[in-house]
Amino acid sequence: MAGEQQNADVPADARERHKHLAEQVEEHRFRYYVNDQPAVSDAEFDRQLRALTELEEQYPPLRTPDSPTQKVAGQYETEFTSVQHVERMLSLDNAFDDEELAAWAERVAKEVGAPGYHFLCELKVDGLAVNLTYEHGRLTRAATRGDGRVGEDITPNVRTISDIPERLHGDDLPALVEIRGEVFFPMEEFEKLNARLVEAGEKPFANPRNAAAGSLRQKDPRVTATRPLHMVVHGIGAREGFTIDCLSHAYDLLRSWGLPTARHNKVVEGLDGVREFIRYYGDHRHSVEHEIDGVVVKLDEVPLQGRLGSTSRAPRWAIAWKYPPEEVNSRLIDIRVGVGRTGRVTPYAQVEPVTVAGSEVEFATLHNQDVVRAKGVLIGDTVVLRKAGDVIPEILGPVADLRDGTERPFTMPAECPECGTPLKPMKEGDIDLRCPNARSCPAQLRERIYYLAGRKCLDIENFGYVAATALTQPLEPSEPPLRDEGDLFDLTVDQLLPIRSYVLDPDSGLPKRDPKTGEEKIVTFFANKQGEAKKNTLAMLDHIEAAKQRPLARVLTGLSIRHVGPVAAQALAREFRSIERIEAATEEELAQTEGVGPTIAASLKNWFAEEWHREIVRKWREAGVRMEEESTGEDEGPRPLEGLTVVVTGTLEHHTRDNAKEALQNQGAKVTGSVSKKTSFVVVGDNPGSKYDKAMQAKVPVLDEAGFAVLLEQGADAAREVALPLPE
Ligand SMILES: NC(=O)c1ccc[n+]([C@@H]2O[C@H](COP(=O)([O-])OP(=O)(O)OC[C@H]3O[C@@H](n4cnc5c(N)ncnc54)[C@H](O)[C@@H]3O)[C@@H](O)[C@H]2O)c1
Ligand SMILES: [Zn+2]
Repeated sequence: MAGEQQNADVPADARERHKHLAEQVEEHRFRYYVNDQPAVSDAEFDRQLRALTELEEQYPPLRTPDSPTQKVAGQYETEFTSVQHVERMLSLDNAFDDEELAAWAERVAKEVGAPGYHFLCELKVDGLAVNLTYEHGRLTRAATRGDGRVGEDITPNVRTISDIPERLHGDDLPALVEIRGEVFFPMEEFEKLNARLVEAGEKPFANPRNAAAGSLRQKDPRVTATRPLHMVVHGIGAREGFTIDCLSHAYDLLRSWGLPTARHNKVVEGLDGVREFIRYYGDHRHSVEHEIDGVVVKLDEVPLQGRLGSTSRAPRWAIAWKYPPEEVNSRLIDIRVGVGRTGRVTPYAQVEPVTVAGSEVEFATLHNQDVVRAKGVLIGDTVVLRKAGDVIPEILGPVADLRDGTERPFTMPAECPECGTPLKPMKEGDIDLRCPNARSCPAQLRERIYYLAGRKCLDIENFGYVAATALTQPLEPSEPPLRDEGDLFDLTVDQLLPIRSYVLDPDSGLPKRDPKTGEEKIVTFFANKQGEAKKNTLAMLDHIEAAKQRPLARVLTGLSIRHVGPVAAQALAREFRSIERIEAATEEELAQTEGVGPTIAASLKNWFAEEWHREIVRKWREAGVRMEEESTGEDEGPRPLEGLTVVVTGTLEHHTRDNAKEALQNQGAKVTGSVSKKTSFVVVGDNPGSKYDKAMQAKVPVLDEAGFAVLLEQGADAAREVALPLPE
């Protein structure tokens, strides 16, 4: 009766909403855990679950034991045999902001009562939870989490994962131990898997997590064996025959048995240490070998964990801090092709605009027609879109289960979308197609001019994408002021004033529209309403004038010669000291230059063979553009790193690889790609890879980023002092 009484207090529309949300959440879970094909992103799922929780907070009678908020995932009928875990496998409560984290820490402090406890910070691995049962050191069973009590028996599949030992090594192995961890699928292998699946006419996976789950939950373990699955251990369940004081110590023990424990865990004393860990991995999220979606903070002392206990779905002694999601689902409206600076024609995806990682995304790169095919996406698909950090958004894969038959494959056009010239590969066997109309394809010219004015080249202020568009393909006048880059330095105010042009979106090359009227925006970019030059226009002309004095390497980079980026241009400028001498050099001479090589040498020769290219150089020279490196060999200033050979590897925080190289070369150091006995220093960033190990073997001094700064500022002797210690 009491229940009915309470139920009556819940308004009908809240009950209705609760029912609807609960059904949705259950359906999403089914798709996620059973089909490995979630229909919505994790962020959207979490939002629905949270809405449900909030509704239940408002109307507690709705929080019945069978509500999705009270359960771990769910138990479903599947093709696998059910197995019971000895100790329950729980989920985790989440903290989405600092307030929630602090509230959790406060509860812990209150329950524990005394100081002297520690927080164990771990990365939250984005994969699939598994439970491994070892009896007397032998793997006897492996299971999925299921509803936390009963999971699916996937023993034969798990036996195919090479990270997971069949037998533990060591003396004193316990009679029984349940090892909990996450199986994951490496991001860099993901594209290859989908390509293989598409090739075989099978459904591709939407993202690496689904690929991990789908690969592990195969009826035929031989299929699982072909998938590059890995595991990270992050917990212990039931155990017999040994006790543990701290979870962090237990991990050391598990590692000594041969289990793949995490490499990034850290024990800290207070909440500030936790915050630091969260901040650090927020910035270095992609330098870890697996995807992470957050940080798990645990009370390290096991007896104290017991004192805090668990709810029906999660331990009270742990909390998951979630990073902002990097994946969202959207609809792939179309696949278009864009034409780049060098004529390369690349397909890109147009999706329904969505917000991800803090910005609105409407376009994602697809590289080339083979990538489109390999990803297995069809126009009209619901797709998983990923935007990681500053990286260009990309499509991971389709949610193939949501197809209704109206989707259609992409075909690469045969002609340039901007000038109609038939596309062709640059050379036999190339995958990338190009528009061969380099000189007058409006798209190529626009992109080249934009690049030329940009940061890497002449760095001309007040000269952005709109200016590049207006100067190369105006609506009026019919003759554009720039037919190629040759006339850039001869532009006059009078030429600019009458120009009317579209405002193109740099990502897509499509005209931007007025949000109110929906019409394509047309601007007189250079003139004000009175038809006089805007202040910015005059400033732009001044900056163009000033740009004539840019160093040779920048001028050279701005010519958009294939393969001649800022680094090659530096090397060429240093070696030849003038455009004239570069043009006059033989292919062999060019190829012998440090940092140039045969590909670049051939490309330079091809470039100078074009009459209209030489014409650009001639016009620029006439306009007074600096075409020589002013200093000569004698007085080029100090080259304090002369004679050193340096290798740069891994990701540096404050330098791109290119500008680290440039900084070293400017001081006379030689920068090479591989470590040998002759290497003077190896500079390592995050994720250095094998070069780091090689450096250690060859006993070459290794510098971290701080050491690198010392090398640049104080020279080799000071840098040797701060090199990282070598192993004995
Ligand atoms: N997109 C969908 O339709 C859909 C449906 C269901 C669930 N999901 C997503 O799946 C997740 C499911 O939630 P959940 O209940 O598994 O909770 P959860 O993923 O938020 O947290 C619990 C899990 O985290 C894992 N984990 C990873 N690293 C860990 C570590 N270092 N220590 C301890 N545990 C670690 C464990 O497997 C544990 O079971 C959520 O991210 C949710 O968004 C998505
Ligand atoms: Zn073209």
